[in-house]
Amino acid sequence: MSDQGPRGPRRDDGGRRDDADRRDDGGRRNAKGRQRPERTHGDRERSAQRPSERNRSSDPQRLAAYTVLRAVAEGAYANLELPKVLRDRGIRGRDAAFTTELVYGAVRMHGLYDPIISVAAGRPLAKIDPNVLDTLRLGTHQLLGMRVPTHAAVDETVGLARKVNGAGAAGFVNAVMRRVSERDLDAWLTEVVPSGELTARLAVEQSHPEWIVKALRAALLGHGAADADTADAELTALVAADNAPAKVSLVARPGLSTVAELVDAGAVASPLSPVGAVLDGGDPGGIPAVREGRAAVQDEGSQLVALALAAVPLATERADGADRADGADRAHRAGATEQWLDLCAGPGGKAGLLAGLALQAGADLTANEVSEHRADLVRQTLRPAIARADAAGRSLTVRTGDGRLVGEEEPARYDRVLVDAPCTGLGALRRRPEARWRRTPADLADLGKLQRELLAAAIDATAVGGVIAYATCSPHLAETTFVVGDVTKRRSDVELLDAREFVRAADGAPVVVPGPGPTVQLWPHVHGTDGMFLALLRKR
Ligand SMILES: C[S@@+](CC[C@H](N)C(=O)[O-])C[C@H]1O[C@@H](n2cnc3c(N)ncnc32)[C@H](O)[C@@H]1O
Repeated sequence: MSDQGPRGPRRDDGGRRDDADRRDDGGRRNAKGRQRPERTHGDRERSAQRPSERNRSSDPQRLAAYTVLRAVAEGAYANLELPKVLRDRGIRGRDAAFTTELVYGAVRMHGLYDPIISVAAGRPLAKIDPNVLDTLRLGTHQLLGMRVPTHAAVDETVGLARKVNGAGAAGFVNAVMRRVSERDLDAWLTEVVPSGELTARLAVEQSHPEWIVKALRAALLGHGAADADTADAELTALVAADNAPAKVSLVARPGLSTVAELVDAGAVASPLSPVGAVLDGGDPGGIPAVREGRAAVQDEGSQLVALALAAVPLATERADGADRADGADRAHRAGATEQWLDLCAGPGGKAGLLAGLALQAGADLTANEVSEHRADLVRQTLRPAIARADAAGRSLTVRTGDGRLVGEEEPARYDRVLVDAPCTGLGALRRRPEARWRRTPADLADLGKLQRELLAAAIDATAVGGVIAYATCSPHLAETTFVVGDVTKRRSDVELLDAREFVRAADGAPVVVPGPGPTVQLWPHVHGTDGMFLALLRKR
């Protein structure tokens, strides 16, 4: 079951429902004026009842989806709330996939569905009760974004409204759903998408706040992934990719699992990451290595970031002033165990991979996280690796602390430092359906200050010859190149490395990244990964 939005890649039926799906229109003509087919016996039986009486109950999946939508409206995260509700109500398998599609589609696409609902209701959105609006969003997604037959979408939505919004609201929902069902998606797009600037059009058609569409356009240009001629096409593809479901990528944590084990369990080896595999459907929790924490669900872009940090040779300044980068001979701490630091580790995805890589390299890893709760999640993630490190006499520690203090408290202590900075997450919108509606441009100012402080502290905590990786799951220029540029221009003890050299695919070849470097920006529409940014810096 797909949870992609209406303008994602076409479905096998060309994204349109067939006439059989439209048979409950009372014999009226459709939006294009064509006569609808004969009604069936079942349709006539339904028509004998008053619409709001037809379905008094609601199926568990739609009710669960509505419950999650209301929780999201109260501030919950869909990706955390949905699994809880599914588990509590025993919804599994195809039913769980259907519920997921309902929730993700309705949350993600309401920037398009709301204007449609408003036209169909003949009133401004502000005049529709938010609870009823959520019911209508679910129904509209079934009509315009899924292949749910029209009569089922309408009847079940009315049934849901009767149960959760009351009998009066059910009549209103019935009327609005019928109006929505009178046109197909293309006709509705013609009605509600404004003419004019592409960014304004995409904002409605692809359901993004316009400031985000504009920021993504600037990011494509700023990272060299588009020029004036290609920007429109790249931007259109990028925002469409935000509405497509992310595939389930797995990581085989080094020393604990292997890609071969994941392939044996039904996944396909990732062409992009040497420790990655991709699951085509199914529940990753059913794979023993995942259940046991030896493997995990992790975007391949995140894997590439951790792998790149581990791959850079450390450098030794020679007496003649020239750098030597062979990784084997570090005069500043000859013979000492390499010290690695994950400065912002919660909930532990990259730390899980770094821990395996550190063990392989004979290094110690410290995972730092400011939030106590998230530090606990890191501990859970690292449990199998900690047992392995103990057995190998290596140190693998998780601690709670403000990363901004690490430069003062532990100057020049570490050889490799990851700053996976808190960010807007604009590169991972496909995974967090509500994120686009919660973020505001004001977040950038607060995050920008924190990002600069964390990067500066990381540089201070790094030994000469050591490496710092600065990463975000956002391509926004204010969180990526501007941060790195601002911090590096103020100091002479750090230089930018060409990160493209160290971002290598499963076959060992550099991943093709659009743009001139030296930083790397991955893109959902180009690489199929989250929009991860990576800068690698060397301490001098
Ligand atoms: C992008 S997330 C890190 C994701 C993580 N590396 C992973 O792969 O699972 C950023 C993290 O930074 C943490 N954070 C925020 N401010 C911090 C600070 N001052 N010091 C350390 N961590 C901080 C957040 O709590 C959050 O867990």
